[in-house]
Amino acid sequence: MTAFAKPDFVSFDTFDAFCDIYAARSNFQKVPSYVVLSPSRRGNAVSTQDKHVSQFKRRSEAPFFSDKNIKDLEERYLSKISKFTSMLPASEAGGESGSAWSKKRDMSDYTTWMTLDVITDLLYGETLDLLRSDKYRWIPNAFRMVQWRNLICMNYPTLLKGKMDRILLWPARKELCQLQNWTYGKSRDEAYRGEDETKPNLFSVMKSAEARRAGDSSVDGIVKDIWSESMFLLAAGSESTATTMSVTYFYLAHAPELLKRVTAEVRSAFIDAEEIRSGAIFDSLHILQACILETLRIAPAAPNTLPRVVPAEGAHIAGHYIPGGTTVGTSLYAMQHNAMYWDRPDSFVPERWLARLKEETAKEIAATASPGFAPFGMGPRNCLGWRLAWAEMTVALARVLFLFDMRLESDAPCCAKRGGGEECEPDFPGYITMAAKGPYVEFRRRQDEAVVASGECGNPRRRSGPSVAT
Ligand code: HEM
Repeated sequence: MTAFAKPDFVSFDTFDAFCDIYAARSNFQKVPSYVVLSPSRRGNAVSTQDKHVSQFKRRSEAPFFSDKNIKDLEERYLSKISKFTSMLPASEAGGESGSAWSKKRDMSDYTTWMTLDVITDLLYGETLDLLRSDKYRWIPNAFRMVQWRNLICMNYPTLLKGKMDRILLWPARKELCQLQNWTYGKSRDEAYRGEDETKPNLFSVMKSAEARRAGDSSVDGIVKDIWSESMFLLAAGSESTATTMSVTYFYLAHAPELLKRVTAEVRSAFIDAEEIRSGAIFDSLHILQACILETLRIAPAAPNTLPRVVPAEGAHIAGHYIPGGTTVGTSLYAMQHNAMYWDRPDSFVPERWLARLKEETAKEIAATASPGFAPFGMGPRNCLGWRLAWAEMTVALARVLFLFDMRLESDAPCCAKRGGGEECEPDFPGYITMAAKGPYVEFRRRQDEAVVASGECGNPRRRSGPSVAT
Protein backbone atom coordinates (compact mmCIF):
# COMPACT_ATOMS: atom_id res chain seq x y z
CA MET A 1 0.00 0.00 0.00
CA THR A 2 1.19 3.51 -0.76
CA ALA A 3 -0.07 6.53 1.10
CA PHE A 4 0.40 10.15 0.14
CA ALA A 5 1.14 11.87 3.39
CA LYS A 6 1.48 15.30 1.76
CA PRO A 7 1.51 16.33 -1.93
CA ASP A 8 5.30 15.98 -2.12
CA PHE A 9 5.67 13.15 0.40
CA VAL A 10 4.89 9.50 -0.31
CA SER A 11 4.90 6.96 2.48
CA PHE A 12 5.10 3.18 1.89
CA ASP A 13 4.48 0.18 4.11
CA THR A 14 6.02 -2.72 2.16
CA PHE A 15 9.41 -4.39 2.40
CA ASP A 16 10.03 -3.98 -1.36
CA ALA A 17 9.67 -0.23 -0.98
CA PHE A 18 11.77 -0.27 2.19
CA CYS A 19 14.67 -1.99 0.32
CA ASP A 20 14.36 0.32 -2.70
CA ILE A 21 14.68 3.36 -0.42
CA TYR A 22 17.19 2.38 2.29
CA ALA A 23 19.47 -0.35 0.85
CA ALA A 24 23.13 0.44 0.24
CA ARG A 25 22.59 0.36 -3.55
CA SER A 26 20.08 3.22 -3.33
CA ASN A 27 21.32 6.73 -3.46
CA PHE A 28 18.62 8.43 -1.41
CA GLN A 29 19.78 11.11 1.00
CA LYS A 30 18.15 12.01 4.28
CA VAL A 31 15.87 15.03 4.06
CA PRO A 32 17.49 18.34 5.11
CA SER A 33 15.07 18.64 8.06
CA TYR A 34 17.06 15.97 9.95
CA VAL A 35 19.04 19.07 10.94
CA VAL A 36 16.59 19.51 13.83
CA LEU A 37 18.34 16.57 15.50
CA SER A 38 21.57 18.54 15.83
CA PRO A 39 22.01 21.66 17.97
CA SER A 40 24.64 23.15 15.67
CA ARG A 41 25.06 23.51 11.92
CA ARG A 42 28.04 21.11 12.06
CA GLY A 43 25.54 18.24 12.15
CA ASN A 44 25.95 14.86 13.79
CA ALA A 45 25.91 11.17 12.88
CA VAL A 46 22.15 11.07 12.39
CA SER A 47 21.48 14.49 10.88
CA THR A 48 24.13 14.79 8.22
CA GLN A 49 22.93 14.45 4.63
CA ASP A 50 26.36 14.29 3.06
CA LYS A 51 27.35 10.69 2.28
CA HIS A 52 31.06 11.32 2.89
CA VAL A 53 30.56 13.09 6.22
CA SER A 54 28.24 10.29 7.33
CA GLN A 55 30.77 7.64 6.29
CA PHE A 56 33.50 9.49 8.19
CA LYS A 57 31.42 9.79 11.33
CA ARG A 58 30.29 6.18 11.21
CA ARG A 59 33.87 4.97 10.59
CA SER A 60 35.11 6.90 13.63
CA GLU A 61 32.26 5.84 15.94
CA ALA A 62 31.80 2.24 14.74
CA PRO A 63 34.75 0.73 16.71
CA PHE A 64 33.18 2.03 19.91
CA PHE A 65 29.92 0.24 19.12
CA SER A 66 31.58 -2.97 17.83
CA ASP A 67 30.87 -6.39 19.40
CA LYS A 68 34.36 -6.49 20.87
CA ASN A 69 34.11 -3.08 22.49
CA ILE A 70 30.59 -3.72 23.83
CA LYS A 71 32.05 -6.85 25.47
CA ASP A 72 34.95 -4.79 26.88
CA LEU A 73 32.43 -2.29 28.29
CA GLU A 74 30.37 -5.06 29.87
CA GLU A 75 31.31 -4.39 33.49
CA ARG A 76 30.34 -0.75 33.07
CA TYR A 77 26.82 -1.39 31.83
CA LEU A 78 26.35 -4.40 34.11
CA SER A 79 26.98 -2.23 37.17
CA LYS A 80 24.03 -0.04 36.14
CA ILE A 81 21.86 -3.10 35.48
CA SER A 82 22.69 -4.38 38.99
CA LYS A 83 21.69 -1.03 40.46
CA PHE A 84 18.45 -1.15 38.44
CA THR A 85 17.53 -4.63 39.72
CA SER A 86 18.40 -3.64 43.27
CA MET A 87 15.88 -0.76 43.08
CA LEU A 88 12.86 -2.79 42.05
CA PRO A 89 11.96 -4.59 45.29
CA ALA A 90 13.70 -2.04 47.55
CA SER A 91 12.01 -1.38 50.84
CA GLU A 92 10.08 1.85 51.07
CA ALA A 93 8.75 3.67 54.09
CA GLY A 94 6.68 1.11 55.88
CA GLY A 95 9.17 -1.60 54.99
CA GLU A 96 8.87 -4.62 52.82
CA SER A 97 9.78 -8.08 53.91
CA GLY A 98 11.36 -10.61 51.56
CA SER A 99 8.04 -12.02 50.42
CA ALA A 100 6.02 -8.80 50.18
CA TRP A 101 5.20 -7.19 46.88
CA SER A 102 6.80 -3.82 46.18
CA LYS A 103 4.88 -0.64 45.51
CA LYS A 104 4.02 -0.29 41.85
CA ARG A 105 6.97 0.77 39.72
CA ASP A 106 6.63 2.83 36.55
CA MET A 107 8.89 0.76 34.31
CA SER A 108 9.32 3.54 31.76
CA ASP A 109 10.97 5.64 34.49
CA TYR A 110 13.22 2.91 35.83
CA THR A 111 14.37 1.73 32.39
CA THR A 112 14.99 5.31 31.23
CA TRP A 113 17.05 6.11 34.33
CA MET A 114 19.08 2.95 33.83
CA THR A 115 19.76 3.50 30.13
CA LEU A 116 20.64 7.18 30.72
CA ASP A 117 23.07 6.13 33.44
CA VAL A 118 24.67 3.73 30.94
CA ILE A 119 24.88 6.17 28.04
CA THR A 120 26.22 9.11 30.08
CA ASP A 121 28.98 6.85 31.40
CA LEU A 122 29.84 5.66 27.88
CA LEU A 123 29.72 9.16 26.39
CA TYR A 124 31.32 11.27 29.13
CA GLY A 125 32.86 8.67 31.44
CA GLU A 126 30.53 9.93 34.18
CA THR A 127 27.35 8.43 35.60
CA LEU A 128 24.56 10.79 36.57
CA ASP A 129 23.04 8.18 38.85
CA LEU A 130 19.44 8.90 37.95
CA LEU A 131 18.56 5.54 39.47
CA ARG A 132 19.46 6.76 42.95
CA SER A 133 19.21 10.53 42.80
CA ASP A 134 16.58 12.85 41.37
CA LYS A 135 19.04 15.65 40.54
CA TYR A 136 19.12 14.87 36.81
CA ARG A 137 15.69 13.34 36.40
CA TRP A 138 14.58 16.44 34.51
CA ILE A 139 16.67 15.21 31.55
CA PRO A 140 14.33 12.46 30.26
CA ASN A 141 11.31 14.74 30.65
CA ALA A 142 13.07 17.52 28.79
CA PHE A 143 14.03 15.10 26.00
CA ARG A 144 10.38 14.13 25.57
CA MET A 145 9.34 17.74 25.02
CA VAL A 146 12.24 18.24 22.62
CA GLN A 147 11.32 15.05 20.73
CA TRP A 148 7.78 16.40 20.33
CA ARG A 149 9.18 19.64 18.90
CA ASN A 150 11.63 17.74 16.66
CA LEU A 151 8.95 15.54 15.12
CA ILE A 152 6.81 18.55 14.22
CA CYS A 153 9.77 20.48 12.82
CA MET A 154 10.93 17.49 10.77
CA ASN A 155 7.52 17.26 9.14
CA TYR A 156 7.01 21.02 8.81
CA PRO A 157 10.54 22.39 8.30
CA THR A 158 9.19 25.81 7.33
CA LEU A 159 8.76 26.31 11.07
CA LEU A 160 12.54 26.55 11.35
CA LYS A 161 12.63 29.52 8.96
CA GLY A 162 12.72 32.74 10.91
CA LYS A 163 12.81 30.55 14.05
CA MET A 164 9.01 30.34 14.06
CA ASP A 165 9.27 27.13 16.07
CA ARG A 166 10.36 29.23 19.05
CA ILE A 167 7.00 30.97 19.06
CA LEU A 168 4.63 28.27 17.85
CA LEU A 169 6.23 25.39 19.73
CA TRP A 170 6.99 27.47 22.81
CA PRO A 171 6.14 24.70 25.32
CA ALA A 172 9.39 22.95 24.29
CA ARG A 173 11.54 26.09 24.25
CA LYS A 174 12.62 26.04 27.89
CA GLU A 175 13.54 22.34 27.78
CA LEU A 176 15.46 22.74 24.53
CA CYS A 177 17.57 25.58 25.99
CA GLN A 178 18.07 23.73 29.25
CA LEU A 179 19.27 20.58 27.46
CA GLN A 180 21.46 22.48 25.01
CA ASN A 181 23.14 24.44 27.81
CA TRP A 182 23.70 21.37 29.91
CA THR A 183 25.11 19.23 27.05
CA TYR A 184 27.27 22.17 25.91
CA GLY A 185 28.82 22.41 29.39
CA LYS A 186 29.47 18.66 29.47
CA SER A 187 30.96 18.78 25.97
CA ARG A 188 33.32 21.62 26.92
CA ASP A 189 34.50 19.73 30.01
CA GLU A 190 34.95 16.62 27.90
CA ALA A 191 36.94 18.45 25.20
CA TYR A 192 39.39 19.85 27.76
CA ARG A 193 39.62 16.70 29.86
CA GLY A 194 42.83 14.67 29.64
CA GLU A 195 42.73 11.11 28.41
CA ASP A 196 41.69 8.48 30.97
CA GLU A 197 42.84 5.22 29.47
CA THR A 198 41.20 3.18 32.20
CA LYS A 199 37.81 4.51 31.27
CA PRO A 200 37.58 5.07 27.52
CA ASN A 201 34.49 6.83 26.26
CA LEU A 202 33.03 7.55 22.85
CA PHE A 203 34.36 11.06 22.74
CA SER A 204 37.95 10.00 23.35
CA VAL A 205 37.60 8.40 19.91
CA MET A 206 36.40 11.67 18.42
CA LYS A 207 39.16 13.67 20.06
CA SER A 208 41.95 11.46 18.74
CA ALA A 209 43.94 13.14 16.02
CA GLU A 210 43.32 10.58 13.28
CA ALA A 211 39.58 10.82 13.79
CA ARG A 212 39.49 14.60 13.33
CA ARG A 213 38.31 15.86 10.04
CA ALA A 214 41.12 17.57 8.14
CA GLY A 215 41.29 21.27 8.74
CA ASP A 216 39.43 21.61 12.02
CA SER A 217 41.21 20.31 15.06
CA SER A 218 40.60 23.42 17.17
CA VAL A 219 39.26 22.80 20.67
CA ASP A 220 36.27 24.92 19.75
CA GLY A 221 35.57 22.62 16.81
CA ILE A 222 35.91 19.59 19.06
CA VAL A 223 33.48 21.06 21.63
CA LYS A 224 30.90 21.66 18.89
CA ASP A 225 31.34 18.16 17.45
CA ILE A 226 30.94 16.54 20.86
CA TRP A 227 27.97 18.78 21.60
CA SER A 228 26.21 17.90 18.33
CA GLU A 229 26.70 14.18 18.83
CA SER A 230 25.70 14.35 22.51
CA MET A 231 22.26 15.82 21.91
CA PHE A 232 21.28 12.92 19.66
CA LEU A 233 23.15 10.08 21.33
CA LEU A 234 21.80 10.82 24.80
CA ALA A 235 18.26 10.47 23.46
CA ALA A 236 18.93 7.60 21.02
CA GLY A 237 21.00 5.73 23.58
CA SER A 238 18.36 5.86 26.28
CA GLU A 239 14.79 6.36 25.12
CA SER A 240 14.68 3.69 22.37
CA THR A 241 16.21 0.97 24.52
CA ALA A 242 14.10 1.95 27.54
CA THR A 243 10.89 1.95 25.49
CA THR A 244 11.60 -1.50 24.09
CA MET A 245 12.19 -2.81 27.61
CA SER A 246 9.07 -1.15 29.03
CA VAL A 247 6.86 -2.51 26.27
CA THR A 248 8.24 -6.02 26.88
CA TYR A 249 7.33 -5.68 30.58
CA PHE A 250 3.91 -4.46 29.52
CA TYR A 251 3.12 -7.53 27.44
CA LEU A 252 4.66 -9.99 29.89
CA ALA A 253 2.75 -8.49 32.79
CA HIS A 254 -0.48 -8.89 30.78
CA ALA A 255 0.19 -12.56 29.94
CA PRO A 256 0.71 -14.57 33.16
CA GLU A 257 1.13 -17.91 31.34
CA LEU A 258 3.78 -16.53 29.02
CA LEU A 259 5.45 -14.82 31.97
CA LYS A 260 5.59 -18.16 33.80
CA ARG A 261 7.20 -19.87 30.79
CA VAL A 262 9.79 -17.22 30.13
CA THR A 263 10.65 -16.96 33.84
CA ALA A 264 11.11 -20.74 34.07
CA GLU A 265 13.33 -20.65 31.00
CA VAL A 266 15.64 -18.02 32.48
CA ARG A 267 15.74 -19.60 35.95
CA SER A 268 16.59 -23.03 34.59
CA ALA A 269 19.50 -21.72 32.52
CA PHE A 270 21.46 -19.91 35.22
CA ILE A 271 22.58 -20.54 38.78
CA ASP A 272 23.38 -16.98 39.74
CA ALA A 273 22.17 -13.58 38.49
CA GLU A 274 25.76 -12.46 37.91
CA GLU A 275 26.14 -15.25 35.36
CA ILE A 276 23.58 -13.61 33.13
CA ARG A 277 25.57 -11.88 30.42
CA SER A 278 25.48 -11.85 26.64
CA GLY A 279 26.85 -15.11 25.27
CA ALA A 280 26.16 -18.65 24.19
CA ILE A 281 23.79 -19.72 27.01
CA PHE A 282 21.97 -16.49 26.57
CA ASP A 283 21.42 -17.17 22.87
CA SER A 284 19.56 -20.36 23.75
CA LEU A 285 16.86 -18.53 25.75
CA HIS A 286 14.46 -18.73 22.86
CA ILE A 287 11.26 -17.67 24.61
CA LEU A 288 12.90 -14.56 26.08
CA GLN A 289 14.48 -13.67 22.77
CA ALA A 290 11.19 -14.26 20.95
CA CYS A 291 9.51 -11.82 23.37
CA ILE A 292 12.10 -9.13 22.64
CA LEU A 293 11.88 -9.65 18.87
CA GLU A 294 8.10 -9.45 19.09
CA THR A 295 8.35 -6.19 21.05
CA LEU A 296 10.71 -4.75 18.45
CA ARG A 297 8.12 -5.70 15.82
CA ILE A 298 4.92 -4.55 17.50
CA ALA A 299 6.40 -1.35 19.02
CA PRO A 300 9.41 -0.29 16.93
CA ALA A 301 11.28 2.37 18.89
CA ALA A 302 11.66 4.49 15.73
CA PRO A 303 8.09 4.10 14.46
CA ASN A 304 7.66 6.94 11.99
CA THR A 305 8.54 7.31 8.35
CA LEU A 306 12.29 7.78 8.06
CA PRO A 307 12.24 10.40 5.30
CA ARG A 308 14.59 10.38 2.33
CA VAL A 309 14.79 12.46 -0.89
CA VAL A 310 14.47 10.77 -4.31
CA PRO A 311 17.58 11.57 -6.41
CA ALA A 312 17.14 14.17 -9.18
CA GLU A 313 16.77 11.56 -11.95
CA GLY A 314 13.74 9.98 -10.20
CA ALA A 315 13.44 6.35 -9.11
CA HIS A 316 11.22 3.30 -9.11
CA ILE A 317 9.98 2.35 -5.66
CA ALA A 318 8.07 -0.91 -5.36
CA GLY A 319 7.19 -0.62 -9.04
CA HIS A 320 5.98 3.01 -8.89
CA TYR A 321 7.90 5.76 -10.68
CA ILE A 322 8.55 8.63 -8.26
CA PRO A 323 9.94 11.95 -9.59
CA GLY A 324 13.24 13.37 -8.33
CA GLY A 325 13.03 15.62 -5.26
CA THR A 326 9.99 13.86 -3.77
CA THR A 327 10.25 12.94 -0.10
CA VAL A 328 9.64 9.22 0.45
CA GLY A 329 9.95 6.79 3.30
CA THR A 330 8.64 3.71 5.01
CA SER A 331 7.09 3.82 8.45
CA LEU A 332 8.57 0.95 10.44
CA TYR A 333 5.36 0.79 12.46
CA ALA A 334 3.21 0.44 9.32
CA MET A 335 5.51 -2.16 7.73
CA GLN A 336 5.83 -4.19 10.90
CA HIS A 337 2.03 -4.22 11.31
CA ASN A 338 1.35 -5.05 7.66
CA ALA A 339 -0.96 -8.08 7.38
CA MET A 340 0.94 -9.03 4.20
CA TYR A 341 3.78 -10.26 6.44
CA TRP A 342 2.13 -11.01 9.77
CA ASP A 343 -0.81 -13.02 10.93
CA ARG A 344 -2.64 -11.09 13.72
CA PRO A 345 -0.28 -8.13 13.20
CA ASP A 346 -1.63 -6.11 16.11
CA SER A 347 -1.30 -8.91 18.68
CA PHE A 348 1.75 -9.79 20.76
CA VAL A 349 2.59 -13.33 19.60
CA PRO A 350 6.21 -14.25 20.48
CA GLU A 351 5.64 -17.84 19.30
CA ARG A 352 5.81 -16.61 15.73
CA TRP A 353 9.61 -16.32 16.10
CA LEU A 354 10.36 -19.74 17.58
CA ALA A 355 10.78 -21.69 14.32
CA ARG A 356 13.16 -19.05 12.98
CA LEU A 357 15.19 -19.07 16.19
CA LYS A 358 16.19 -22.67 15.48
CA GLU A 359 18.09 -21.42 12.41
CA GLU A 360 19.32 -17.95 13.38
CA THR A 361 20.19 -16.16 16.60
CA ALA A 362 17.78 -13.46 17.75
CA LYS A 363 20.56 -10.91 17.47
CA GLU A 364 21.07 -11.76 13.79
CA ILE A 365 17.32 -11.59 13.15
CA ALA A 366 17.08 -8.18 14.86
CA ALA A 367 20.04 -6.72 13.01
CA THR A 368 19.28 -8.00 9.50
CA ALA A 369 16.26 -6.56 7.76
CA SER A 370 13.84 -9.22 6.54
CA PRO A 371 10.34 -9.02 4.99
CA GLY A 372 8.16 -6.97 7.33
CA PHE A 373 10.84 -6.49 9.99
CA ALA A 374 13.70 -3.99 10.28
CA PRO A 375 13.61 -2.42 13.77
CA PHE A 376 17.13 -1.05 13.48
CA GLY A 377 16.74 0.21 9.92
CA MET A 378 18.85 -0.92 6.97
CA GLY A 379 21.80 0.04 4.80
CA PRO A 380 24.40 2.76 5.22
CA ARG A 381 22.27 4.74 7.73
CA ASN A 382 21.06 1.90 9.92
CA CYS A 383 21.32 2.09 13.72
CA LEU A 384 24.88 2.49 14.92
CA GLY A 385 24.16 1.53 18.52
CA TRP A 386 22.04 -1.61 18.07
CA ARG A 387 24.61 -3.94 19.68
CA LEU A 388 24.65 -1.85 22.84
CA ALA A 389 20.84 -1.71 22.89
CA TRP A 390 20.59 -5.46 22.40
CA ALA A 391 23.10 -6.23 25.16
CA GLU A 392 21.46 -3.88 27.66
CA MET A 393 17.88 -4.90 27.15
CA THR A 394 18.36 -8.66 26.94
CA VAL A 395 20.60 -8.89 30.02
CA ALA A 396 18.50 -6.49 32.12
CA LEU A 397 15.28 -8.28 31.29
CA ALA A 398 16.71 -11.73 32.01
CA ARG A 399 18.15 -10.61 35.35
CA VAL A 400 14.82 -9.17 36.47
CA LEU A 401 12.98 -12.39 35.57
CA PHE A 402 15.66 -14.45 37.29
CA LEU A 403 15.56 -12.51 40.54
CA PHE A 404 11.95 -11.44 40.95
CA ASP A 405 8.36 -12.49 40.63
CA MET A 406 6.45 -9.79 38.83
CA ARG A 407 2.81 -8.86 38.38
CA LEU A 408 0.78 -6.07 36.82
CA GLU A 409 -0.56 -3.44 39.24
CA SER A 410 -4.07 -4.24 40.35
CA ASP A 411 -6.77 -2.20 38.57
CA ALA A 412 -4.44 -1.25 35.73
CA PRO A 413 -6.29 1.54 33.89
CA CYS A 414 -5.67 -0.06 30.48
CA CYS A 415 -7.50 -3.24 31.56
CA ALA A 416 -10.34 -1.24 33.12
CA LYS A 417 -10.88 0.71 29.87
CA ARG A 418 -10.71 -2.34 27.58
CA GLY A 419 -13.90 -3.61 26.00
CA GLY A 420 -14.78 -7.32 25.84
CA GLY A 421 -12.39 -9.35 23.68
CA GLU A 422 -9.97 -6.47 23.15
CA GLU A 423 -6.30 -6.66 24.05
CA CYS A 424 -4.61 -3.93 26.08
CA GLU A 425 -2.12 -1.81 24.20
CA PRO A 426 0.82 0.00 25.76
CA ASP A 427 0.76 3.76 25.97
CA PHE A 428 3.62 5.02 23.86
CA PRO A 429 3.39 8.34 22.07
CA GLY A 430 5.49 8.12 18.90
CA TYR A 431 7.78 11.11 18.56
CA ILE A 432 11.05 10.67 16.66
CA THR A 433 11.46 7.68 18.92
CA MET A 434 8.75 6.06 21.01
CA ALA A 435 8.36 7.29 24.56
CA ALA A 436 6.67 4.69 26.71
CA LYS A 437 4.49 5.58 29.68
CA GLY A 438 4.25 2.77 32.22
CA PRO A 439 3.51 -0.05 32.63
CA TYR A 440 3.11 -0.08 36.41
CA VAL A 441 4.42 -3.37 37.73
CA GLU A 442 4.99 -4.83 41.20
CA PHE A 443 7.91 -7.06 42.18
CA ARG A 444 8.89 -9.35 44.99
CA ARG A 445 11.91 -11.57 45.50
CA ARG A 446 11.36 -14.89 43.75
CA GLN A 447 9.46 -17.28 45.95
CA ASP A 448 10.22 -20.58 44.26
CA GLU A 449 13.35 -21.10 46.36
CA ALA A 450 15.95 -19.24 48.41
CA VAL A 451 16.85 -16.02 46.67
CA VAL A 452 19.68 -16.49 44.27
CA ALA A 453 21.12 -13.03 44.30
CA SER A 454 24.70 -12.40 43.40
CA GLY A 455 27.14 -13.50 46.04
CA GLU A 456 24.42 -15.11 48.15
CA CYS A 457 24.22 -18.76 49.18
CA GLY A 458 25.11 -21.44 46.66
CA ASN A 459 22.32 -22.96 44.67
CA PRO A 460 22.36 -26.74 44.42
CA ARG A 461 20.62 -26.74 41.03
CA ARG A 462 22.57 -27.60 37.95
CA ARG A 463 22.01 -25.72 34.77
CA SER A 464 19.48 -27.86 32.98
CA GLY A 465 19.34 -25.73 29.86
CA PRO A 466 16.38 -23.66 28.84
CA SER A 467 13.05 -25.22 28.12
CA VAL A 468 12.09 -24.14 24.66
CA ALA A 469 8.42 -24.05 23.90
CA THR A 470 7.49 -25.49 20.56
C1 HEM B 1 16.05 -0.60 20.86
C2 HEM B 1 16.87 0.39 20.65
C3 HEM B 1 17.09 1.11 19.34
C4 HEM B 1 16.35 1.08 18.18
C5 HEM B 1 15.09 0.26 17.89
C6 HEM B 1 17.02 1.95 17.21
C7 HEM B 1 16.59 2.17 15.91
C8 HEM B 1 17.21 3.01 15.00
C9 HEM B 1 16.74 3.26 13.66
C10 HEM B 1 15.51 2.64 13.01
C11 HEM B 1 17.61 4.13 13.06
C12 HEM B 1 17.54 4.71 11.64
C13 HEM B 1 16.98 6.11 11.72
C14 HEM B 1 16.84 6.81 10.39
O1 HEM B 1 17.11 6.26 9.34
O2 HEM B 1 16.45 7.97 10.42
C15 HEM B 1 18.63 4.45 14.05
C16 HEM B 1 19.69 5.30 13.83
C17 HEM B 1 20.69 5.53 14.73
N1 HEM B 1 20.80 5.00 16.00
FE1 HEM B 1 19.51 3.69 16.90
N2 HEM B 1 18.13 2.50 17.82
C18 HEM B 1 18.23 2.00 19.10
C19 HEM B 1 19.21 2.27 20.02
C20 HEM B 1 20.34 3.03 19.78
C21 HEM B 1 21.44 3.23 20.70
C22 HEM B 1 21.55 2.56 22.09
C23 HEM B 1 22.33 4.07 20.09
C24 HEM B 1 23.64 4.62 20.57
C25 HEM B 1 24.02 4.78 21.77
C26 HEM B 1 21.80 4.40 18.76
C27 HEM B 1 22.42 5.21 17.85
C28 HEM B 1 21.95 5.49 16.58
C29 HEM B 1 22.64 6.37 15.63
C30 HEM B 1 23.95 7.14 15.86
C31 HEM B 1 21.84 6.40 14.46
C32 HEM B 1 22.09 7.24 13.19
C33 HEM B 1 22.87 6.44 12.18
C34 HEM B 1 23.07 7.18 10.86
O3 HEM B 1 22.24 7.99 10.48
O4 HEM B 1 24.07 6.92 10.18
N3 HEM B 1 20.59 3.74 18.63
N4 HEM B 1 18.36 3.74 15.22
